[in-house]
Amino acid sequence: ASASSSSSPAVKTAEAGVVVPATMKAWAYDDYGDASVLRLDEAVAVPAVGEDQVLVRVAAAALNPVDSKRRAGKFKASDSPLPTVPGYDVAGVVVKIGSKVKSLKEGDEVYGNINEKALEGPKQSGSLAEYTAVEEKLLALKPKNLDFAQAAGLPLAIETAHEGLERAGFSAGKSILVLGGAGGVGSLAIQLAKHVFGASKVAATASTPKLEFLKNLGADVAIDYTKDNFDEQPEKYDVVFDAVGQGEKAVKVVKEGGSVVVLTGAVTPPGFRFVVTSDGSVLEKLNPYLESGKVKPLVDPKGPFAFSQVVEAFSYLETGRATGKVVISPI
Ligand SMILES: NC(=O)C1=CN([C@@H]2O[C@H](COP(=O)(O)OP(=O)(O)OC[C@H]3O[C@@H](n4cnc5c(N)ncnc54)[C@H](OP(=O)(O)O)[C@@H]3O)[C@@H](O)[C@H]2O)C=CC1
Ligand SMILES: CC[C@H]1OC(C)=C(O)C1=O
Repeated sequence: ASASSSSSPAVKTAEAGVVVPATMKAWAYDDYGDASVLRLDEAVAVPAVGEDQVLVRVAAAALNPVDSKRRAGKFKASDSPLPTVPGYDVAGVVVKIGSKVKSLKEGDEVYGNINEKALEGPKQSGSLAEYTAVEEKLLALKPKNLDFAQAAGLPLAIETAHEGLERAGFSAGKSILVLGGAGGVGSLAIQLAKHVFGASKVAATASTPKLEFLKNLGADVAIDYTKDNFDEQPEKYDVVFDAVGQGEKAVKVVKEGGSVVVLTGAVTPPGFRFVVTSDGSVLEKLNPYLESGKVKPLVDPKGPFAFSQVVEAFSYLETGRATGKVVISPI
């Protein structure tokens, strides 16, 4: 994808590189609420670039449940001011760099999760826009074998999967049960556990139509939660990774001394919950697995959704049935 599109007035001039416009197209909301509060604004101010930030011409963005929860006002106490341009995940091209940027340069193709702490002051101007400003440390160079849509679907979900496995002390030879294996985070947790951390056994839950999908990701056992209750089976696991909100049941199937990592919902000891931290160095560490194809991005086949279809894309994500990631591309 080029650094500019027909909709973007950014133009390349010989002496000045890419000329960045003062305003851009972006999705925004002025009040908290459901997807109906979203509006496509034709003239939002292009965000200023801090000294440690780069300006990215957005080629693709991905949706996360945290976008919906934030828009519903669940985190308003620690949110940035309204109006909000939502979006955490971005893939695109660097068009401007701050004075203290060390390694990125204009023209670099990058991807990342633009909010270092997902719930603490997420950026007012997010990635569902033609441009977004991001700290260099939150970005990595996009794997060359992935297109922008595939790359945009990775950052927050793969950083969550990786951080959850690390915090759970997961390591080679251990067994894991992933609750919610077909979702954005779960589908990457299965792959990282199996192909990066060296799991001895990966089990995962999903509904009937998605069991083969789990196996193709690397799951040794696919549990159909519409027919079997994972917490009524004798098997115990070193780690249970809950991406559904079943922490109270999860603790029933963890081995003595094992870990239960919970992404959402109530936490029952020994379970623990964390909130993902964005970190470009994690993406850089995982890039070789993405470039080799050992770990694959999963874009929900209902997408990618056009930039004009963001409301429809959120409505689909909010059904709780997405397989892999809901991606918006091109932007
Ligand atoms: N704490 C943190 O830092 C983070 C928390 N989260 C939270 O984790 C949760 C998952 O996020 P994400 O993966 O992006 O969500 P998704 O919207 O991608 O999850 C959708 C998937 O969930 C599966 N699913 C729904 N219900 C069940 C169930 N009862 N058992 C098994 N699978 C089920 C669906 O499969 P099927 O159609 O087969 O039911 C579907 O494929 C969300 O609540 C999110 O807010 C996410 C990232 C970071
Ligand atoms: C309380 C966890 C919260 O943080 C993120 C990023 C989500 O998706 C959540 O539900």
